[in-house]
Amino acid sequence: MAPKLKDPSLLKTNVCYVNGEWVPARSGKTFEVHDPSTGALVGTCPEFDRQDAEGAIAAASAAFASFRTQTGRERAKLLRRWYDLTVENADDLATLITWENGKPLADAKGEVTYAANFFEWFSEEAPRIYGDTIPATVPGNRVLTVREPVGVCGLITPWNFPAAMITRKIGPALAAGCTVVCKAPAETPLTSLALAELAHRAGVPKGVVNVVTSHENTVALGEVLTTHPDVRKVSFTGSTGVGKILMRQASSTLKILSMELGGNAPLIVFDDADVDLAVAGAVTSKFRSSGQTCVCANRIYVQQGIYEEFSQKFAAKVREFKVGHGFDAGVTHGPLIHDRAVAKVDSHVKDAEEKGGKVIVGGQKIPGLGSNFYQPTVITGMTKDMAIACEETFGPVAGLFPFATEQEVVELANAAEVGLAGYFFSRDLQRITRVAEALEVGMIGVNTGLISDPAAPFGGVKQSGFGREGSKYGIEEYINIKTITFGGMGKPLQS
Ligand SMILES: NC(=O)c1ccc[n+]([C@@H]2O[C@H](COP(=O)([O-])OP(=O)(O)OC[C@H]3O[C@@H](n4cnc5c(N)ncnc54)[C@H](O)[C@@H]3O)[C@@H](O)[C@H]2O)c1
Ligand SMILES: O=CCCC(=O)O
Repeated sequence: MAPKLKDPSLLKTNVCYVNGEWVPARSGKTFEVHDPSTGALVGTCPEFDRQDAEGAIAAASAAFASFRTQTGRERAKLLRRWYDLTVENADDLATLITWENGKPLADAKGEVTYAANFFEWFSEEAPRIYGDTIPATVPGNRVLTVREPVGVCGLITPWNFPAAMITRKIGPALAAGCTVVCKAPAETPLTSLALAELAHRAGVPKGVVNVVTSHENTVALGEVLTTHPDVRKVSFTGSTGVGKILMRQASSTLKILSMELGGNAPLIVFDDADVDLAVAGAVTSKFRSSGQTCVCANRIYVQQGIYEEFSQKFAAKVREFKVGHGFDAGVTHGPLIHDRAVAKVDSHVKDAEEKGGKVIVGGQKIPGLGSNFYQPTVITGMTKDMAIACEETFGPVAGLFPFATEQEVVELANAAEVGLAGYFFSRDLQRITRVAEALEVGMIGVNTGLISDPAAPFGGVKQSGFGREGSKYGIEEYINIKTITFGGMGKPLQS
């Protein structure tokens, strides 16, 4: 049975939000969105094409001329109203997230809070975009800077956090005075459209926020957003492979870029760690959203002295999970997003088994629940030649790698081409400092498996991309510094 929304008008099917209006695709074409738990139809959304996308860019361009002149305080009030409406409609937004993404309802509610907090955070940043006065080297000159919005921004986001990945971009963009065209993910567009409806109710001026959807035309829309001369910035969250394509395309008009890309997070447990704390942290980090977050631990390195104890305790916790439909009471872990994700997870498990790994929990699909379900899995005896060692699994598989020394494990951790998050557990302050400084990642959790916080800068190094979201730095991605030099200013006072 289809879930019910308290406010059914938040379910926007067959229309996108452009220039303050709800519009279908010019062609009238639509694509289907399916519940990953049951395969049932959730709704249909417009298949926007190039011309539709250009229309959204034109709307954002026209709106920029006046939106940029609003004061920071006015933009703060808009974001605050959008925040309040997001909180007021949290139950419905969470229902939409669970329906189209599959994550358990409690996790979906947590995501709505996380998502709303980016509106709140950036509403507080909007009135505080200060410039500088700079002592000039040229006599008689006076130099000051103003910080201006970069212009129209193209935003492209993934399905794994249908609300939070969008608000983490739109919040700072609007706070800075930019206007946006957001390309919602084909798997989870309905949450994005519900957020657009709340923007409308909050009084966001027409054209400032545009949300477009596509499935088959996604590559074409990506090309339009990355090459159109009126788009000044592209912010992308998704895989490293797609990030590279978008970066190449965006070079044609030298757009400003933010790239929040894939991870392959190491999680290290040293033998001086509090083992129970490490088990809890590793379980949280590894299995959040069934392993489908970019900061999920992907390689769990455990020092030899505690390997056995850690493995047993970790496996016991994983056996307590209840996998099922996100709306069902007591379910702790939902399905994967689609069959391609299941196939990848299964291939990583098989690869580890073939190379000598031992599956001590799970290791199988769960066809009885549905085609997208996979058992939470724990594998011991992992080695560095296995796929999980070098590739993001993005699923509920914990591979436990034994190691001997600090130097060895830091080298293993840093062997990845990507560097988004890393975690380690230790009680030795000197080791904590050494290892935190040595790991080549953008974010580190020390004695915790959960690092996401709107107040903390989020982003990676190496092939995990560049730029930071959230925090006091997030708004910088949407701002240009303009230098204004006044000449002939150093004249003596007139007598
Ligand atoms: N660093 C971060 O903050 C972060 C956050 C979430 C997910 N991710 C990464 O995202 C990946 C999982 O998401 P995914 O599989 O949906 O990634 P993906 O790169 O396939 O897709 C992400 C988004 O890009 C769109 N897209 C795909 N190809 C495109 C193209 N050629 N032009 C324009 N848009 C295109 C998709 O429709 C989707 O909206 C993982 O690698 C994960 O680590 C990173
Ligand atoms: O999947 C990536 C984002 C996860 C997060 O913000 O915690």
